[in-house]
Amino acid sequence: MHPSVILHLEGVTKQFSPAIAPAVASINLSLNVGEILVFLGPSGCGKTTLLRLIAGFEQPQLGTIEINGKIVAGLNQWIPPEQRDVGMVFQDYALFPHLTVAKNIAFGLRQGNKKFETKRQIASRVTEVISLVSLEGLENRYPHQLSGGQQQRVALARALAPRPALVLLDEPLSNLDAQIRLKLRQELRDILKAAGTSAIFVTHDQEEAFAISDRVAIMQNGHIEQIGTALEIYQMPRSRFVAEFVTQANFVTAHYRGRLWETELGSFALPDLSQQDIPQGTQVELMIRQEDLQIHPDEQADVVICDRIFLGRELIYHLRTASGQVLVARTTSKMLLPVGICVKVTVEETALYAFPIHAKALNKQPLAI
Ligand SMILES: Nc1ncnc2c1ncn2[C@@H]1O[C@H](COP(=O)(O)OP(=O)(O)OP(=O)(O)O)[C@@H](O)[C@H]1O
Repeated sequence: MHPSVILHLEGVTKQFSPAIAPAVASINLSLNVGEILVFLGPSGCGKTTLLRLIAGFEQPQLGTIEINGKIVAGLNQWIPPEQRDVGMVFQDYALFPHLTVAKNIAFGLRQGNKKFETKRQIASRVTEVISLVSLEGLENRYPHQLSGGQQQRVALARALAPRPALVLLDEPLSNLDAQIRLKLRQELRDILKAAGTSAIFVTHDQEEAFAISDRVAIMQNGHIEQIGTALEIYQMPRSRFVAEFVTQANFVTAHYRGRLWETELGSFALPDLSQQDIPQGTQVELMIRQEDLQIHPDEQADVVICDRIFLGRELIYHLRTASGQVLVARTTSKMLLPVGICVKVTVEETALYAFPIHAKALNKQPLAI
């Protein structure tokens, strides 16, 4: 394992029952020191199982897990959770109700942790992490005397206190109100970065994943579909699943005729594909992001605005094409058009991605861009 790698997984597989597909299948993954990686995917894709395998709450049938240079799970090798040098933060905070904030945070430091042997060292570390998570003045409160956001910061402080090699966070913000959730996700990233901690964060919320991560692993059916920075994934989704899940993009069928791709929105040249020898009549699906669809009122056009949703800063338009397909366009709120009018829809060729139409090929690189 390279010294800059804190966690390495190779071929990690977990199957709960022979009758059902593995919850996690052949996962290969490396996490760098100080990096925040987010597991993002729909319900049931295996995010929590993968996190629990790393924590040591589940045992893989196949593969190895290495943390900080030590194999913690593998063939005939097993290190229990409490000896893995890993901190956990759960969705429901899991604080001890009968202990104060300071005692909750100090709890892990009393477990014979060799990094903090004296009472003074423990007290000083508790003060340090309380300040890191901005909970000064609340040291002597009990969990029920705190807000949800404050409780989650205590849980984070408790996980960080022993200076673990790795912190694992399982949907830590999902019990919080939308506004606190927004605020705390930024704070959480700042705190993890200030502590220099390597972390894995599980969520099914795409915006949260993007905001908090250095890299995101998009999961589906126990596999990692794509791993990369939020920008890489958004700009270059590797499969139709990633494109749909991450960008909620539109897909329009296109046929190759002459040197153009014909769609019901018009014909496009797709310069990136012009070098390839593509048979006439080839059918693909073109991905068009919601923000890349431009609309202009045009009485002659055959696309109709069938719905409009005002979101404050932006507008969402639902557009019905001549074939009956509904496309979604996102514009600034200045582009205010009434429902029921006809619009011409345009899109820059450089904003188009071509995806092969057959499911088998969907995991391949998109053909264009
Ligand atoms: N202890 C278990 N026994 C049997 N099947 C399980 C067990 N734990 C999880 N599974 C199954 O494994 C699959 C992955 O579950 P997992 O909880 O990891 O998904 P997830 O992506 O975290 O979902 P969610 O976002 O809903 O929490 C699911 O099909 C789930 O039903």
